[in-house]
Amino acid sequence: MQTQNEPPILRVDGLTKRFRMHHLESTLHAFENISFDLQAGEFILLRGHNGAGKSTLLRTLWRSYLPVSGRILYRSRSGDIDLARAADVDIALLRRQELGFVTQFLNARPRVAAEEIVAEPLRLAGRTQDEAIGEARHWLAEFGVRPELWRAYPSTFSGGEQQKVNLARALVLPQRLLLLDEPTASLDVGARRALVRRLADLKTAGVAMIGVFHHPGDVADLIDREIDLTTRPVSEMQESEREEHVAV
Ligand SMILES: Nc1ncnc2c1ncn2[C@@H]1O[C@H](COP(=O)(O)OP(=O)(O)OP(=O)(O)O)[C@@H](O)[C@H]1O
Repeated sequence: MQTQNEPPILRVDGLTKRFRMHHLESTLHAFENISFDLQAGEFILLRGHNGAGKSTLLRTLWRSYLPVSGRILYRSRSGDIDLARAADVDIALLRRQELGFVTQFLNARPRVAAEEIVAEPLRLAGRTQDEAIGEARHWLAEFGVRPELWRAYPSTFSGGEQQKVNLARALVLPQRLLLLDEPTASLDVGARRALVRRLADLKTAGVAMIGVFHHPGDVADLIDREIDLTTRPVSEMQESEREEHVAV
């Protein structure tokens, strides 16, 4: 991890997200007034009960959602940018070159082979087709995708196999900031270990990470800090909710 004297790669300041439920004429508070810094090479674990706003926070940082208020100052290679207000074209460029979002859901184009899906970011980064396919196969093997599947279309893959292709694509290049939304959900033990090894290497290389984990124990050695999005005091929760909160 780099020294705390360096400016953070991400500064979240007073971030608030609410959803307007038009059909109910009501507003749902996802999270209120969140502030934190994230340094290069730092790993933050997000915690909180179901519905606390963990996925919504990650999607807001990724700019799938716009916040009601607050700033998301990201220190990009070409200068500071507020991800909450940046133009869509700048967000698209950052997503290609600096930001990564890892989920359990595959977001692949139909009729594109698994190895092509993983090779694409490498080609965009300047590798030749042969180099990109070679590296893509290496990562597919690392995450446990069988060679028979490398040239097949992932739309017919099992849920876990699709997720492995997703992980390989998302982690094939060291982005500067990784958002991780339950990346281990539905992975077998071997793939979970491969993922943790890759995250450890990326962290050593200075990649900043923030995420939610189904099994936080998997990444216990990587965690620098935890942020708990639970807004209500535990004493106000129902008994079942309280147990779940404590167990998360
Ligand atoms: N697009 C949306 N429209 C309306 N409400 C939403 C939307 N997305 C999320 N919410 C609501 O925001 C709240 C936070 O949801 P979120 O998925 O961020 O929780 P979470 O902490 O990730 O929960 P879990 O641990 O169950 O995955 C929930 O009450 C959810 O119903």
